[in-house]
Amino acid sequence: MGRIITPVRVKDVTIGEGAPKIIVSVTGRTPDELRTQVDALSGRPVDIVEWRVDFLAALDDTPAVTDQARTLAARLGGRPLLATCRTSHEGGEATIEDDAYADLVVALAESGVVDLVDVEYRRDERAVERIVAAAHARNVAVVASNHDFDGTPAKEEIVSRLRAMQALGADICKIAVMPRTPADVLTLLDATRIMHESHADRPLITMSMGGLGVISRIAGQVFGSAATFGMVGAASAPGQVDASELRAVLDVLERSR
Ligand SMILES: O=C1C[C@@](O)(C(=O)O)C[C@@H](O)[C@@H]1O
Repeated sequence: MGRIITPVRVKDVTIGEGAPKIIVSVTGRTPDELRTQVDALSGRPVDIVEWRVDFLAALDDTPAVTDQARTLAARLGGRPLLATCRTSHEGGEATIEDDAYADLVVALAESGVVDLVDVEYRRDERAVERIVAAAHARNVAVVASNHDFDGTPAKEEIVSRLRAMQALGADICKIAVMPRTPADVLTLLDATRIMHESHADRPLITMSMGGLGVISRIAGQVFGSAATFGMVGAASAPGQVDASELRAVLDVLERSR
């Protein structure tokens, strides 16, 4: 059950239709590390590659960042590229003012080689609006995001954050929260179900992080999550499962639906 979802198509991948998509992050701090990580994805079940731009040493050199995006995109063998600058407010490496954050994400959206950009919807409202407008002007999909590494908010709060992302014009709404108890994992899953069944008209990506939350990464599609973050080598968040193992479990669940 669920409302009509407008799927998001990036290159050959349609998010929000069919089996959940696997996103794997690359987190290299140098061009060499990034190249090694991207090459390790070859032949692995990875639908979309997330570049965690915040791990890069020199974030203030925008042309160098967009050059790196170009180099990466060329090595992905046609897979879509999601560019994410995760700030320290949400568990990332980047300590960056909201204006500089918007400048960087807009430059990535306008680079012509990025298919999706992540936007932390709680950054300054004008910065967020600027990113959404620039991305959409270039046909780049916007993944609005929110992270809670300290705990799991109430169900109503999770739904309200996802609805706020939708209202901002995101194409995909994503939330990652940290469980302390099994009940917290159920809270995230039920919030996903409620959002999917009653409010969402676009794809959601939700996860409960850490070891307790792994069930949400492999079974999220049952409740309305359209994609899941897996890993090849290094994880970019606690609880990520190896992409090949993830694909096998996702396929079992998908076949039985
Ligand atoms: O937003 C997310 C989800 C994530 O935090 C996870 O829990 O898998 C991993 C991040 O790299 C990504 O940007």
